[in-house]
Amino acid sequence: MTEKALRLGTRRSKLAMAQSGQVADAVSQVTGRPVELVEITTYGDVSREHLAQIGGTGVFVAALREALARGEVDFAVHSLKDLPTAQPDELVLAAVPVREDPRDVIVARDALKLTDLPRGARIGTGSPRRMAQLNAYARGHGLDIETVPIRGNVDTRIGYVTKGELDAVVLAAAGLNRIGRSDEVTDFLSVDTVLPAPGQGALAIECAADNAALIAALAELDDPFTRVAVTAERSLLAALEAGCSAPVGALADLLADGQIVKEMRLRGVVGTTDGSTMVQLSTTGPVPETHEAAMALGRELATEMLAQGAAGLMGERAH
Ligand SMILES: NCc1[nH]cc(CCC(=O)O)c1CC(=O)O
Repeated sequence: MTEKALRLGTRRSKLAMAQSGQVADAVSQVTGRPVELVEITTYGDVSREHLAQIGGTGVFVAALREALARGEVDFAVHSLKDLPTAQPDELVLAAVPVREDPRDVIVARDALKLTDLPRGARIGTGSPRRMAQLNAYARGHGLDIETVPIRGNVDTRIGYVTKGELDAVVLAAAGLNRIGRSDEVTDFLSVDTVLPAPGQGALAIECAADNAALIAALAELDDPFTRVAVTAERSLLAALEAGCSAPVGALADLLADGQIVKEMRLRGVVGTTDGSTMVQLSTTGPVPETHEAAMALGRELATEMLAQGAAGLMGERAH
């Protein structure tokens, strides 16, 4: 007798289908059950408005969560950076698998790197976080670039470059990796240049809080360090009271001495989209051993950033 398939709710985009397919295989392995993909269209997929204008937070996620809450699917896969920081009581993040490359990258014409771009080069990104940090970097390094607001899926965004409408676009390395297009990257941006979005490169597997059997099975796919790192990053974001379209970057990483993990560093940045004013801070300490300790680390860094004026830099929209 074959066991009943688990239903995985997913967005339809190429990226969502790729990452859901990868998670489906992993879940099938740990549960011994087949996994069936259930495609759900979200507001973020159909709206032509700029993401920052329609409010940002959660547009990609709401429809998936509704399908979960109604019991139409057993679990859902999200890009963690698209997930609002508020966790509904009836749902849990059952697993946060090992994070992929968290960096942002550039896909530019003629294999150009960021620092090779000619004067007046136009770089497309719909993300105030990327705009702010690229413009700040340009100011500090004598680069003359213009950030141009765009949105759309990966194909659309790379299309601006291949059609010659823009010199470069900014994308997440993880997304390109997952759809097998990392060979189109022309420059991997150091996280010292552009700090990624909180949770970037990580996935979240979410299911109903009362589904104890599935929660226990999915726990096998959880990576405790990725979990603690993204918890701290998202706590910082929440404490800054900023959504996923706010100009906030955050990254927690491990500082190791050889093989021995010593400490965790949490970095955060917020700035105006023109890059003229930035608040960038970091804190380093023992790797948090509990969810609450990871949350506290994010809150503490946020408090310091707010004391340096972070709140005043976040009111803006993409343009
Ligand atoms: N905002 C869209 C989005 N959400 C997740 C990813 C892929 C990377 C990831 O999983 O963090 C992307 C594309 C991008 O930013 O280039």
